[in-house]
Amino acid sequence: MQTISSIESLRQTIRQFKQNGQRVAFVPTMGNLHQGHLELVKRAFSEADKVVVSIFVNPMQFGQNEDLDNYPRTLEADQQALSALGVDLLFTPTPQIMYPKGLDAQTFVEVPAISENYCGTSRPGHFRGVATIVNKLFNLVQPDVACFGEKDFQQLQVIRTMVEDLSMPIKIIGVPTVREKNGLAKSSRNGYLTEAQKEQAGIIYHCMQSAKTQLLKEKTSIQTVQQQLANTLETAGLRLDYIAIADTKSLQPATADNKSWVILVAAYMGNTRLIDNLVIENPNL
Ligand SMILES: Nc1ncnc2c1ncn2[C@@H]1O[C@H](COP(=O)(O)OP(=O)(O)OP(=O)(O)O)[C@@H](O)[C@H]1O
Ligand SMILES: CC(C)(CO)[C@@H](O)C(=O)[O-]
Ligand code: BAL
Repeated sequence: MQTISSIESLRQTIRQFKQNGQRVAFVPTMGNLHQGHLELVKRAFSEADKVVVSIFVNPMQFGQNEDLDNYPRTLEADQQALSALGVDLLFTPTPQIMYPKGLDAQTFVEVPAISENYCGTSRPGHFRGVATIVNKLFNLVQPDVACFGEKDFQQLQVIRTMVEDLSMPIKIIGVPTVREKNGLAKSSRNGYLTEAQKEQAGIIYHCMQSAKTQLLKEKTSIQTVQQQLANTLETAGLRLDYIAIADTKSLQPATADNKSWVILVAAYMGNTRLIDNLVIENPNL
């Protein structure tokens, strides 16, 4: 596996792939790789001839009081894991390479409506940072296909919307969330949790499943289910950021005529902010 940091070398290698008529699949990440990331890579291989992964802890998507400096950086282990899977090219730019003029002088991409609520409200500017860096990476890698995790559900919809609105010739694939045995969604930030907190945090998934059962079998109203979910999580020691049940496409509040809904949860376990979601097909449509 080739590891490249410069834009010039990246472009050169991508040109070679394209000249050979090879399809390129791309998996953007922030590193500290776990099984969730590796599933994205495996899916990428099923879609293309060459797989490119990027590792870049993108300063533009972090708020001022967030964990940019402490974000786990484990390049050597990441390289080993990607190389073992047969990844063709790993792109590891520095902030200076991606933002030579600094963040303030940078043109940005905004995907307003879908970015508005949930993580967009709690993390102002976050999705602008995500859309801008993913746009830049897409311009550099020119993938035919790109894989993103469903764990970051709103992010996935932001990217889908950007690709559609800006007519980018890229197929976006959402990959199901990989979980720990107790249901906790795998995430690099789980490394901030103690073993006891990890055990406790499994409740998020189990509560979302109960909420799904209530909605489908017991026909409890969306509002009541949402309230009960909030109460249970708070009783279990989580501090809620938001809980919502929304239309999967628009992310607007769920209504009876949506084809499918998504339960969206963001909650703090100690100082660690966890997000998760569960999609529910509307049985009446
Ligand atoms: N458990 C998971 N299952 C499937 N995909 C995942 C999982 N966790 C992360 N991903 C996906 O991997 C890609 C890179 O995510 P990122 O590097 O931010 O990892 P992360 O574990 O989500 O980290 P963080 O804790 O910072 O949110 C994203 O598309 C993300 O949705
Ligand atoms: C898509 C992404 C790599 C952009 O920095 C990041 O938001 C992530 O890892 O989910
Ligand atoms: N996985 C989403 C990246 C972030 O939280 O900044």
